[in-house]
Amino acid sequence: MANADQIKSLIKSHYSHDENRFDTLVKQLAAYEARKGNTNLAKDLKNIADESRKTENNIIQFSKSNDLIEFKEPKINLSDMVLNEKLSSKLTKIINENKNSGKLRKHGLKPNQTILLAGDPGTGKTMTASVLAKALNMPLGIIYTDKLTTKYMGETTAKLRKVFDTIEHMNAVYLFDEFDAIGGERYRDSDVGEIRRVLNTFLQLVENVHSRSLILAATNSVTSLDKALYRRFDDILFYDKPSHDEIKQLMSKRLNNYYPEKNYDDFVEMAQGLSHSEIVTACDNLIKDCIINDLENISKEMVIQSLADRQSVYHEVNS
Ligand SMILES: Nc1ncnc2c1ncn2[C@@H]1O[C@H](COP(=O)(O)OP(=O)(O)OP(=O)(O)O)[C@@H](O)[C@H]1O
Repeated sequence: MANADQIKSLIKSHYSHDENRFDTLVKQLAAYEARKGNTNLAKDLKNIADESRKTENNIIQFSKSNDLIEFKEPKINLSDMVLNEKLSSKLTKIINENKNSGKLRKHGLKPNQTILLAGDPGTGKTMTASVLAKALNMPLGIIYTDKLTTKYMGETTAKLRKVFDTIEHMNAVYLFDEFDAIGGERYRDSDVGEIRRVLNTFLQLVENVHSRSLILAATNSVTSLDKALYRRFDDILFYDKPSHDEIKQLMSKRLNNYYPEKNYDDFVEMAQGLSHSEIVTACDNLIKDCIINDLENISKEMVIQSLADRQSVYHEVNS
């Protein structure tokens, strides 16, 4: 049978939620029992581990979306994003910390798991959630925060508790989209009444999560958030519209071989003020034109026209 040290290590890895370590220990135990001639026990241990891994993979593949959380399979890599140096290194750090959560927990530390994502629409907040989920091999669960809120007393907090129950029991990266719906300061004293209680419930629940799940909250305006929120998150990531250099990177990544001239300097001014999403849309529109009209490639004039179109849409929407 397993010796005292093996049992203690297993228990420790269970309580520190270090599933990789737990998995390794079970395998070591099976090998140990096999060496001692307990082949049946060794086989049983191996089967249990294999079955559990299968179940975990199934959970990832088939995590059932419900009316509160929409589960998605994350498909985006960090290298797919165009990010400034600061954001890129912060994301790398979050990924590394969470990959090494077991190591950190052994030293009484925990990885940064609650992150506020703040910035203009279309600058990569949802994409970030997907990147983190993929890098950490977890499903992505999106919570549309405005859908949580109802006018009935107690109903929103009850829904929130349900969401956090899932967060606790199923490891995933959870994104509270449009977080202002419960975190916004403007609701503080308003008739929406319950919102304050909802926010307090959120703050309590978020502090009591012990799973490996990451909790992200996205907002378009960090200044509209209740100040109590800032210190409750482990980190805040700020998303800006793309810089000159990022505009060029975005366009070159997207247009790639469709634009053989490959010089994007002349477009920087024209794309200024547009979000990443709008620039990507301008590029995608060009590629679609190219495909539909059987064009060999995209001309400079076409790029200028497409960016001008996006600028006029942007001004229409924001005027
Ligand atoms: N940093 C980025 N790098 C590359 N592409 C980006 C980036 N940000 C946004 N995009 C493009 O824009 C699309 C929309 O981005 P995303 O949904 O992540 O924005 P968001 O910040 O979550 O917006 P919203 O606040 O409106 O929800 C992405 O699918 C991608 O095509």
